[in-house]
Amino acid sequence: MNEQSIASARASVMIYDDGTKKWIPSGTSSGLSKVQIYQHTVQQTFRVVGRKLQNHEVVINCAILKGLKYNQATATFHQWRDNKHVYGLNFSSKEDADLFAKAMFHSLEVL
Ligand SMILES: CC(=O)N[C@@H](Cc1ccccc1Cl)C(=O)N1CCC[C@]12C=C[C@@H]1CC[C@@H](C(=O)N3CC[C@@H]4C=C[C@H]5[C@H](C)C[C@@H](C(=O)O)N5C(=O)[C@H]43)N1C2=O
Repeated sequence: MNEQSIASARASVMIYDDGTKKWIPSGTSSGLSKVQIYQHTVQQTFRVVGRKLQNHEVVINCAILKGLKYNQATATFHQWRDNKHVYGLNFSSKEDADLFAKAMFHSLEVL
């Protein structure tokens, strides 16, 4: 396993629906997920992986690409875009949000 987790936080993973202009839960139901940032030790790449606490469904698996703009919209709601989606993480606590953001900004520094 050449990927190591550099952050783990509790958040509900949301996707923005451009059509309805609403945030909808990613995956088959709403609820908290364990959201981790994995660092690939050899390739020096990073990705966000989130699994539902309840059934381990993978609800996010997206690369952190150089230049990603990570927006801390509120103390517990952070968001970013890729060419397909807008992702939102609704953290269960400010501590989780801060921990995750710290690791995200670290990843963006080393990329
Ligand atoms: C240039 C650009 O892309 N800019 C993006 C943001 C961005 C900036 C820089 C880099 C990347 C990105 Cl991604 C943007 O502005 N985007 C991305 C799509 C949507 C949005 C556009 C308009 C609305 C207006 C309001 C706000 C919104 O959505 N907010 C505010 C906080 C608030 C917190 C929680 C969630 C809650 C889970 C449910 C719901 C609730 O509170 O009911 N809700 C919200 O309402 C949440 N918007 C956005 O974020």
